[in-house]
Amino acid sequence: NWGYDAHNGPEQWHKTYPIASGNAQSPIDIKSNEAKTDGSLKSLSINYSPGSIKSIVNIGHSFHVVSDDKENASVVKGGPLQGTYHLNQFHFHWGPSNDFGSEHTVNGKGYAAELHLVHWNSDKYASFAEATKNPDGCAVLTVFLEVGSAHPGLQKVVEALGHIKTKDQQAAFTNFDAASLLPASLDYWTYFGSLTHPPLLECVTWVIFREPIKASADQINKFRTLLSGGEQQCPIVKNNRPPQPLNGREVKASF
Ligand SMILES: NS(=O)(=O)c1ccc(-n2ccn(-c3ccc(F)cc3F)c2=O)cc1
Ligand SMILES: [Zn+2]
Repeated sequence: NWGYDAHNGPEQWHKTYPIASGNAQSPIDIKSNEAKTDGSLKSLSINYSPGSIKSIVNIGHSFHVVSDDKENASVVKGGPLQGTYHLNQFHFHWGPSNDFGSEHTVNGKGYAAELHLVHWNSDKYASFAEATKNPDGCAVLTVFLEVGSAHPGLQKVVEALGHIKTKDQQAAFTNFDAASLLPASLDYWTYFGSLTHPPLLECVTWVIFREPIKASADQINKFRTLLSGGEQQCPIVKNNRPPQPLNGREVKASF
């Protein structure tokens, strides 16, 4: 099965998922001076309801905080998006050390980790699965994490990791305000791309906030205490795909 090691990592994925060599793959390196400021980009409207956050699960190469988008939904609209996108889950990407663990980079600079808030267009599509088959199906809001003072909101997520040490373990995780993980400024870059690991579908409008949030080294180190396998029990030391070719895609800036 695919992973992030030399034998099953990003360089091998194209053998099983040919779209890995597609022309709209993610992540990318954002060259800020080539991003075009687009005055027509609306501001983002993010409405997260703590009541929609339900559980946290170890998925083997990462962990997901799962949102149940039935009743009091957590939604994003505006910005580059047409329609309302519901929060499906959020997760992080990290590396073996805190000096580089993000997926997207900015002018070649990597961050310690990267938060992905994954949404799908439930106005147009009946399920997340169906949404992933369409270019306007998904939207991922992305926040960079840099090492600094501990993040109070993140601390609740970090403490929950103790209950999901091994693959497929899940625990209740409720009443969490995902908005607490957003930076003060909502200035963002946006471009069209893909899921950053298999099935790598090209269905994502990426929204990447320019301002990182700060987390302590300890908090980020706790990500690496998660174990990836049933029997082999090795820690999840990295789960970040390197930047992919832009292939002429335009990156727009809201600022
Ligand atoms: N890192 S990321 O770009 O935010 C990202 C990467 C991969 C996924 N992902 C993995 C499996 N799926 C998935 C799950 C159910 C389904 F029906 C279709 C999918 F693509 C998915 O959306 C979701 C998000
Ligand atoms: Zn991700």
